[in-house]
Amino acid sequence: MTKQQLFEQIQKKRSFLCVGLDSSLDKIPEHLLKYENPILEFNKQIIDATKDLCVAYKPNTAFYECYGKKGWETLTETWKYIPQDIFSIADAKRGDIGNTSAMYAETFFNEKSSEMSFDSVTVAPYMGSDSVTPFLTFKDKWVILLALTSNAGHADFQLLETGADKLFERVLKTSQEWATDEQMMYVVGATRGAAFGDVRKLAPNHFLLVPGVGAQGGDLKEVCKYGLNSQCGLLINSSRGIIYAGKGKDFAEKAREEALKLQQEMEQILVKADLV
Ligand SMILES: O=C(O)c1cc(=O)[nH]c(=O)n1[C@@H]1O[C@H](COP(=O)(O)O)[C@@H](O)[C@H]1O
Repeated sequence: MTKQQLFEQIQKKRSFLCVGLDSSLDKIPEHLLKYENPILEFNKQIIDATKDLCVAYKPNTAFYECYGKKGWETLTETWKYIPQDIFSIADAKRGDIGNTSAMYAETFFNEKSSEMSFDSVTVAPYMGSDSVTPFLTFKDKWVILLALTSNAGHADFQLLETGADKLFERVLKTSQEWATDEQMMYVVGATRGAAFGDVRKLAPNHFLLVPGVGAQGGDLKEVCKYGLNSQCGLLINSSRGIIYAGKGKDFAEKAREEALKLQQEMEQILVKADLV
């Protein structure tokens, strides 16, 4: 999917919501356990209930890989179930020496070999250019590079002074030599609200994937105050806050209610910013 196509979806749906499919057997409603593949059934019902309210889905691969062969099959079938016009994110946080990254890119982007072709994959920048560039050889596919993450541990490395700037700022600057804003997005945690101004100074036109709204307590309004750009430029992710909003048979309706609340907030923000 291109940047323009993503923006068009945002305008059409009046939403920049990404629903995180961090689905695990110990958290999904009990009545689903009778299905042959309970997590797939859960994901399908969540997707059916939210697909008109969001523009992206983000399965975090850890929640699938932990179930071995069956988990990988669930990830593949979940990708197949995500409607084509919704941006799909393999949240795999990969990155390795070049030839290994090339195989990771095949895994998530080459449908012929892996039966999956996500629009994007999350990548850690720590190993540098050759660990990231193999993901950029696929047309209309995206790298979502970790910049300033939502977790407490972000301060251990990302805020270190490198001389002229902090490490996450160096990531934002240097990685722009590898790809344009048509192929690269950045992860900036919603819990880092105050830093969005600094991020936008360095990456004014990039889309930012923003996790941390909902269960981690990030503030949507604060993020949008500094994070919004002329093509919206934000994908706001909520995983647990949406998918586990209900614990019973009405879990999909409850998920929809939570997604709707966020979508309505986003609509107001888009209208106010004159983007729809
Ligand atoms: O790359 C990510 O998606 C990510 C980066 C980050 O800085 N913080 C973060 O929480 N995430 C992911 O975003 C999701 C957040 O889930 P909830 O806290 O349940 O909404 C999880 O899949 C995390 O792995």
